[in-house]
Amino acid sequence: MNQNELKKAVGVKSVDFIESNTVVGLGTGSTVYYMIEELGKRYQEGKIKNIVGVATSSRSRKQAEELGIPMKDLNDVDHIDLTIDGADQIDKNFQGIKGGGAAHLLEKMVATNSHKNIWIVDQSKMADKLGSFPLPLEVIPFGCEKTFEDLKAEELHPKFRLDDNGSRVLTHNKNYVIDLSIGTINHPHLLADWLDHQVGIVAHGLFLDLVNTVIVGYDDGPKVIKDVR
Ligand SMILES: O=C[C@H](O)[C@H](O)[C@H](O)COP(=O)(O)O
Repeated sequence: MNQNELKKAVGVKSVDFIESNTVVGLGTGSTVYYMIEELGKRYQEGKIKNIVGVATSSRSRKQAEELGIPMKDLNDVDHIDLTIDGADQIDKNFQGIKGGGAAHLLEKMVATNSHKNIWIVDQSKMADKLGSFPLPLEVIPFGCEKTFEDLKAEELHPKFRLDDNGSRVLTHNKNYVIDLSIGTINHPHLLADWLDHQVGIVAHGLFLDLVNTVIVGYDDGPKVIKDVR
């Protein structure tokens, strides 16, 4: 199977975990695309009824709305039952890096407001330790050069993320993305704690102690790793 087929297989499989009469967080990315597509199909067929979606990006919201899935903002729901999202890297303790698509701030807000979180990934995302995937940050433009210099001084190898035209990528909230090429992250909690305390950084892509179930796409089919926490 090629990578897209693996992504599709886990996306479709994950919809088995969505029950009728629930509020569902919809992640962002090329793997989640297949999940939303399948959810829309089952919703239209009446196999899953009475759900409300909460999106983590305008892309996911648009896709879900086009499929007729009722959507609400995070502010307008009192809880989220389950969020299904992709990830950029997952280590052996089921800690993750997210934000390859610059959606990590909204994704983290939706994930932390969810009773349960499922991540769907193809096999290439699984690693012993985090870090070979650069760690995304969302930084506010005000004073961002100072933030950048601070990160450089800490030897975190920051780089502003640029689009195809060479302009700085803007997030949903019109902030910049800085990617850190740190190499192996031996102490993700210590790093997350330090990043959480830097004033100009709105969010980082370390998603620690958040996921409950991981679905990994292998050539012989999706493997569900349940209740990891
Ligand atoms: O900002 C984007 C998100 O964190 C995505 O969930 C992550 O990048 C995985 O995306 P994909 O499934 O496209 O690899």
